[in-house]
Amino acid sequence: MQLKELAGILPVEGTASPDLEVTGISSDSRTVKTGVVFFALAGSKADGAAYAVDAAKRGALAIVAGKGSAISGLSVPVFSVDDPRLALALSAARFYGKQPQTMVAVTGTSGKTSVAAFTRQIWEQAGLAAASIGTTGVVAPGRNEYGSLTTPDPVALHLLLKELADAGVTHASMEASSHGLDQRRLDGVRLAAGGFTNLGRDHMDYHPTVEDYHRAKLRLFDTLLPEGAPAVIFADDPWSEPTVRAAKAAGLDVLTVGRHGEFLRLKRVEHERHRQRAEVEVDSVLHEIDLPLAGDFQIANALVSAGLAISTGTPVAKALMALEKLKGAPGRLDLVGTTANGAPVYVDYAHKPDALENVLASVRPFTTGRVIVVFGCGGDRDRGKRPIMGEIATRLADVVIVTDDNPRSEVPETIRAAILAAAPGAIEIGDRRKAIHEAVAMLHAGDTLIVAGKGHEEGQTIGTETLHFSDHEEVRAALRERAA
Ligand SMILES: CC(=O)N[C@H]1[C@@H](OP(=O)(O)OP(=O)(O)OC[C@H]2O[C@@H](n3ccc(=O)[nH]c3=O)[C@H](O)[C@@H]2O)O[C@H](CO)[C@@H](O)[C@@H]1O[C@H](C)C(=O)N[C@@H](C)C(=O)N[C@H](CCC(=O)O)C(=O)O
Ligand SMILES: Nc1ncnc2c1ncn2[C@@H]1O[C@H](COP(=O)(O)OP(=O)(O)OP(=O)(O)O)[C@@H](O)[C@H]1O
Ligand SMILES: N[C@H](CCC[C@H](N)C(=O)O)C(=O)O
Ligand SMILES: [Mg+2]
Repeated sequence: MQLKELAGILPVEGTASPDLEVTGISSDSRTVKTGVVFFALAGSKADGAAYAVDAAKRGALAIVAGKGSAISGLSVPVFSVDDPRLALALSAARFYGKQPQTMVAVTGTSGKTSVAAFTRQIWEQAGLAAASIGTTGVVAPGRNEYGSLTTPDPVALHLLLKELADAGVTHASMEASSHGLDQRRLDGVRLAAGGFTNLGRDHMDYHPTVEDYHRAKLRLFDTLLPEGAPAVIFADDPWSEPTVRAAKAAGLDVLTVGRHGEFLRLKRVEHERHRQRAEVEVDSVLHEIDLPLAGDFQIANALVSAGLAISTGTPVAKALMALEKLKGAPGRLDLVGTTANGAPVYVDYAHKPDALENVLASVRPFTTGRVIVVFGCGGDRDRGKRPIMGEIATRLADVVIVTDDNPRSEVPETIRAAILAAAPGAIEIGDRRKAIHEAVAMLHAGDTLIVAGKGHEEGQTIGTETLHFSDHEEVRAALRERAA
């Protein structure tokens, strides 16, 4: 691509050499090579402008920076723009060019990974070449890769979308995190539809208020989706109403799902331990669905997913039938094993208050004995959620074991103490392995154990080191040990 092809995004008009070949797009000077356009972003830790000289030395073709940034004295052109992150996302989209034809994005505090995975599965069952992109990585035909961010940065994202499109993927679902939306990571994606699950407390270390957090999520509806596009909104959340209002104001085709839903109306649910039967009304026709997943919240996720698939062209009957074969996303109320006396052990990714509340409430009706929970909180993340989660665990579980999650740079004892302050009677076992083993050893017939917080994760970050750690592996080892 030539530099002049970035016209409309960058003020390239009047550039000395508009025909120069752009070989790449980057916001990290360390990856710049000859011909790359470098975007200097003001970040949370560093200011990219400080690396402009470095980028130029490495062969950058041009530098893009925010208006008023103090970059001067470079021999390469410097373009000033109002919003460098937006310019980065649009440039990456134009540079890589191709995207799967039908792309949908889902936002919300909880359920994004599940909805992205379910939507892909519905499409797969409808015979389409489909992919999903999110916290657990990328899943596509012949591809299953672990990822690090929920919403990848725009350069990685558009390279990925091009690869998927080149490989014949026509449908892709992706998670839109509030960081991703706020940082314009999705602005270059051609979205056909958007989904909303719910809103609760999260990322209060990044967003000053919950309203600010909601506003970031609303960018999906009021800025990114084209007018008239379907917005599939879960109707039974306290934040459903303001989300519906914003989507309507943006001229979207609002489709609500859930008990209060008008598009897919949930009429009745019958829960069993590992599955649930739901009656869903669509266009005055009642459909019986046998959902092979545990947890009330999975019905919400399944309905949002079906709504996204239906609104982008999958026939209603096909989409609803596909729900009967859904597989849960890894580490989401994932039944890892059962003790000889029949007590189930689940691994779940609940690492925020609402998720923990939902997951503990979901298993209660099927637990004749005690609900036991093992959990902690990650370091270098929202500190305010720690006592809230301590209170929830104490209220909803019979035995609470407070352990370490990913302490990162924080002192693990301090994190545990903040949870324990609101969890009288809880047992403290810092070593996560030991905590899991002791919890499994405690299980009597009728009990249920939930190991929460890390879900699919395969490492534990202590300080700057990430050591291999898997809740799944530890649960299996503890179950074997108990059986021996
Ligand atoms: C707080 C945050 O979101 N940070 C993201 C942000 O980084 P930043 O812009 O703040 O980076 P910075 O370190 O301050 O550096 C500023 C700029 O200088 C550049 N730089 C820096 C050093 C150098 O030598 N040369 C250079 O050019 C950097 O590349 C960057 O462009 O933009 C980067 C590129 O898109 C992201 O990789 C990075 O995510 C970090 C790794 C992160 O941990 N993010 C988490 C919090 C996150 O985004 N999570 C969400 C939600 C998770 C969920 O709940 O589901 C997600 O979508 O994953
Ligand atoms: N619709 C929902 N409502 C409430 N809680 C949910 C819902 N869906 C999932 N959860 C809970 O949240 C956890 C994370 O689910 P999931 O990974 O699908 O959400 P997410 O939005 O992608 O989360 P993250 O932002 O952490 O990636 C689950 O393990 C479960 O405990
Ligand atoms: N995407 C989230 C995941 C948190 C998972 C939890 N295990 C923790 O480490 O806090 C984050 O990075 O904040
Ligand atoms: Mg996720």
